[in-house]
Amino acid sequence: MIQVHNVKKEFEDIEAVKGLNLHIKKGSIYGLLGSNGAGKTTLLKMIGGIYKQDAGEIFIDEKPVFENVELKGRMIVLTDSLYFFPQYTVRQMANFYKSIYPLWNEERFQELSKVFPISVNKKIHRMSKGMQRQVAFWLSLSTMPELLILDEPFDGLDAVMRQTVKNLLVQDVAEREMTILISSHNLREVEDLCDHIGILHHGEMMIEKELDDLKTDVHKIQVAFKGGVLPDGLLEEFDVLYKEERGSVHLYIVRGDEEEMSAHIDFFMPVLFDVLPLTLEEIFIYEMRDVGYAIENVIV
Ligand SMILES: Nc1ncnc2c1ncn2[C@@H]1O[C@H](COP(=O)(O)OP(=O)(O)OP(=O)(O)O)[C@@H](O)[C@H]1O
Repeated sequence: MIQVHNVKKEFEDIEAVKGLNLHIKKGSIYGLLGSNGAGKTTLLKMIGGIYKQDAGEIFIDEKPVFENVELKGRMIVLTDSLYFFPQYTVRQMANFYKSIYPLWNEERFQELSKVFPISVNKKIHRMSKGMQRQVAFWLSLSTMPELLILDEPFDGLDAVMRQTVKNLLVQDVAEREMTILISSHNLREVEDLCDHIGILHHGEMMIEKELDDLKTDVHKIQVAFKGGVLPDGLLEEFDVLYKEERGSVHLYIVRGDEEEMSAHIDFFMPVLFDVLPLTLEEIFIYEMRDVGYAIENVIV
C-alpha cells in the first residue's frame, strides 16, 4: 500500500531523512521506532502528504501522495498537535469531517459515542488534553480511513482509554484491512500492536523486519562453564551486541540463528545455558547501542 523510494528531506542544514526506503502492506500495523530527532515525524508527515520530500518518491496505492486530494480523503494523519476549529463542539467538528471525508460513516460516529464518554455538544477547546485526543480518535475512526498515520498517538490517554482505542484500531485492521503506521516511544504498546517494525537513526533505516522475525533474530543468552572458565573464542563468529559478566555467569545479547548458536555453545559443554526471550524495548536498546547510541550512567 505504501512505497517509499530513496526519500530525502532537509531542513536548512539538517538532513532529517537521508535516502530512505520503506514498504508497508495493506492491513499491516507498522511501528516506526527511533531515537529523538531520528526523523520519524518528518517521514510520517511526508507519507501523510503534509511535507513534500526533496528527493525520491512516495506512493500510496501506486499514486503520488503530495497534494493528492483523493488519497487524503481516505487517510488520516494524527500528529501530536491536534487541530480543531476554535469554539466548535464535537458535533460541529463531526459535520465538518463529514463534509470533507467521502467515507464518513454517521452510524459509526453514533456507535463510537457509546465508547467515548463525551457529550457531542461540548466545545472541544474546553476539554482536557486526553479528552481532545479521544475526540480525535472518535472523528478519525468515523471517517473509515484506509490508512491511519499516528505520531505518538496515546499521549494523554489514561490506561483504560488506551486499551479501548487499541482494541478499536485492531478491530478496524481485522474487519476492513485498515493499514496503520504508528510512531511511538512506548515500546510496550508498539509490541502489543504492531506486526512490522522499522528502527530509524539519524534519518536512516537501521532495521526493518516483521516483529516476530526481529524477536527470533536477537537472543539473550546466559551461560556458565565449569570452574568459571570461558572457552576461547566462544561466540567469536557470532554478532554479539552486548556482553556482561555476572560472577561466573556470562550474559550475551547475540544476533543470529538460535539453533546454530545453541549447537555451538553446547559443543563447549556449559554447566548452565539458557536462551531467554527479549522484549522489544531490550532489542531496541541493544540495537541502538550497536550503532553507538548507548545508555550512559549519568549522575548529576
Ligand atoms: N520544521 C523543522 N524545521 C527545522 N528542522 C526540523 C523541522 N522538523 C524537524 N526538524 C529537524 O529534523 C530532525 C528530525 O526531526 P523529527 O521531528 O522528524 O524527529 P523524530 O524522530 O520525530 O524525533 P522525536 O522522537 O524527538 O519526536 C531533527 O534534527 C529536527 O531538529
